[in-house]
Amino acid sequence: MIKIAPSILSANFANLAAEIKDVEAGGADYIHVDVMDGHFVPNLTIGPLIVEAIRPTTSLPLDVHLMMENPDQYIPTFAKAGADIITVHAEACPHLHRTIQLIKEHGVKAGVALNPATPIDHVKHILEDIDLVLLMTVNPGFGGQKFIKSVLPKIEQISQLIQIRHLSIDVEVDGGVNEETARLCVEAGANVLVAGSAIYDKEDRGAAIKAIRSTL
Ligand SMILES: O=C(CO)[C@@H](O)[C@H](O)COP(=O)(O)O
Ligand SMILES: [Fe+2]
Repeated sequence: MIKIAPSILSANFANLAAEIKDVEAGGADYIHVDVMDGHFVPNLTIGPLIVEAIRPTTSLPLDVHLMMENPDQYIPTFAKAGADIITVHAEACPHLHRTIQLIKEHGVKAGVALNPATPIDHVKHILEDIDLVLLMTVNPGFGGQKFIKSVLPKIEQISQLIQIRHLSIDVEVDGGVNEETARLCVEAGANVLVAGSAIYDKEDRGAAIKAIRSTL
């Protein structure tokens, strides 16, 4: 089963509750929430107060993608705010194993994200401890960027490793995923597709989700 996770980064922030309900009715599986700190990435977006505010608007899991330095400082707050999955960047975590344990201590699923230029070696030794690997298919920081095709072999590598070790870990891809690129990701082994502009820039979000699914 392929899951689709619309990223609310491309939603209308003045109308978030309705924007979330719209994709939930349209067949979304997760709500992807992009947290950016202006340091790890050159953009500032959502904090825990917004996560707390949107929590009651949907029954879908909140998939919180932390693009921030020192995430340990905020993991308890995001967990209390209602995150179901918290994903941290390997590049921002000098003590990645400790950070993962911290996420799990709060009863939240733990994910690790890798930038396009970061090799899968950075997660190889902690695969047994996590629930999700997120492979960035753009450089993090903004919605609406072009899919970086050279990440596809990394999706294949991590999916093979997960299979060989008989693990059940989600392989999520994020950035530039649309009707043209979704299939390439799934063929390489991804099973969770984040899509921001490909869904929220369309008037009919349900049709946009269906259009992506129809290509798979
Ligand atoms: O994490 C990020 C960007 O850093 C994403 O989740 C974007 O929000 C995806 O947007 P599109 O590339 O699908 O427009
Ligand atoms: Fe994201």
